[in-house]
Amino acid sequence: RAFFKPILNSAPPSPTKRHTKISVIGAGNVGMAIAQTILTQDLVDELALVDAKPEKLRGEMLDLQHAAAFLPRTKIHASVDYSITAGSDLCIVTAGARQIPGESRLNLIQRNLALFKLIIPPLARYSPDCILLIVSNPVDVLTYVAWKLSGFPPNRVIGSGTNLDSSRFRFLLADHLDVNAQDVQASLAYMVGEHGDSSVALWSSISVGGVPVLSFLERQKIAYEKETLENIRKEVVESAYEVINLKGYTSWAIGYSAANLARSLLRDQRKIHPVSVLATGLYGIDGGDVFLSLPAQLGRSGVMGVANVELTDWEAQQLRNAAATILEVQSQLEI
Ligand SMILES: NC(=O)c1ccc[n+]([C@@H]2O[C@H](COP(=O)([O-])OP(=O)(O)OC[C@H]3O[C@@H](n4cnc5c(N)ncnc54)[C@H](O)[C@@H]3O)[C@@H](O)[C@H]2O)c1
Ligand SMILES: O=C1N[C@](c2ccsc2)(c2cccc(Nc3ccc(F)cc3)n2)CC(O)=C1Sc1ccccc1Cl
Repeated sequence: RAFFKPILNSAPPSPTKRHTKISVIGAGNVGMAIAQTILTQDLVDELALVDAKPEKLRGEMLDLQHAAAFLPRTKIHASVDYSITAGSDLCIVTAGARQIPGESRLNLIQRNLALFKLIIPPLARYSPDCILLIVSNPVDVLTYVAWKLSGFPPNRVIGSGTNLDSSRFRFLLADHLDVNAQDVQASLAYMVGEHGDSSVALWSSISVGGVPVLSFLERQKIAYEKETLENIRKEVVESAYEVINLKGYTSWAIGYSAANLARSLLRDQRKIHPVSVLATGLYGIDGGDVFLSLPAQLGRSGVMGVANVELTDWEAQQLRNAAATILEVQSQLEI
C-alpha cells in the first residue's frame, strides 16, 4: 500500500469476486498451449503448472510470467509437487507417455495408467471439489481411469473426447460447403463416440444456418453421396495425421478447444459440447462403465446432462460398438 494513498472517506473494498484457479498437469506441447490460451482469454485468477521435469517446468513458467505485461493479471506458478494444485476449480490433465511407433494401444494405456496412479490421487486429495478434464490419450479410457482413481462423481470427470474432432469436422465441413465455420459452429455439427480414428459424424444433427445439411446440399445442388459425407469424416482423421507428420505434434487446436471447455465449465455457460462422459445406460450402451463422447451440457458443476439427440440406428450401433471395444480394453486393466 506504500505506493497508493486512500482517498478521503473511501469505503472498505467490497468482497472481491470468487477466486478461480486452474491447474494444468503436463507442461508439454498440449499443456502449454492450453495454459497460454487460458491466460489470453482471462479465464482465471490463478494458473498452476505441474510436470515431472523440473527444469522444463520452471522454464515454461518463467517464459509465461515474462508475458505478464501483455496479459490480464493472473498468478502463474509451477512445481513438481502436487500441493501447488490445492484448491483448484479445474484440473486439466495432459501428462502422458507418447505412443512409441508400433507400440500396441494396450501397452500405451498400461504406461499411462501407471502415470495416472501417480497423478490423479494427489489432485483429488488437494482439490476434492474440482472438475477433472482429461486430455491425455487414449482419452476415453484414461477418463474412465481418472474417474475410478479419483472417486469423484461422474459429472466432475470429463474427457476432451471428440471436442477436437468436432472442431476439425466443422472447419472441414464449412470449407466443403463454402460457408463460414461460425455458421456451422452455431449449428449442431458433432462427432461422437470414441475420440480419434473411429469417431462418428452425426450427420442427422447437422444444419447450416438452420437448414439440415442434407437438404442444404440438395438445395445447393451439391452432388453428394454417402461416401462424400464419409470422406469429410475421414478428412478429420487424415488432418490429425497430417499435422503430426508436418510438425510432430498438435497443440493450438487442442489448446483452444480445451480452453473453450474450461470457459463453459468455470463461467457456468451451460453450453453443449461433444465431450467424453459416463455413457453407460444411454443409447443401449451397457455391459460396464464406459466413457464416450456425447453432446453434454457443461456448467460449474461439470456435466449437467446429455442432450437427447435423435440418433439413426446406424449411429447408435456405432456407439455401442465403440463401447464394447473400450470395455474389452478396460477389462484388462488393474486400476
Ligand atoms: N484428446 C485430444 O484430442 C488430444 C489432442 C492432442 C494431444 N493429445 C494427447 O495429449 C497428451 C500430451 O501430448 P503432448 O504433445 O503435450 O506430449 P508431451 O510429451 O509434449 O507432454 C507431456 C508432458 O507430460 C509430462 N509428464 C509425464 N509424466 C508426468 C507425470 N507423472 N506428472 C506430470 N507430468 C508428467 C512430460 O514431462 C511432458 O512434459 C498425449 O497423450 C497426446 O496424445 C490429446
Ligand atoms: O491431433 C491429434 N494428435 C495426436 C497426437 C499428438 C501428439 S502425438 C499424437 C494424434 C494424431 C494422430 C493420431 C493419433 N493417434 C493416437 C491414438 C491413440 C493414442 F493413445 C495416441 C495417439 N494421435 C493425438 C490426438 O488424439 C489428436 S486428435 C485425433 C487423432 C486421430 C484422429 C482424429 C483426431 Cl481428431
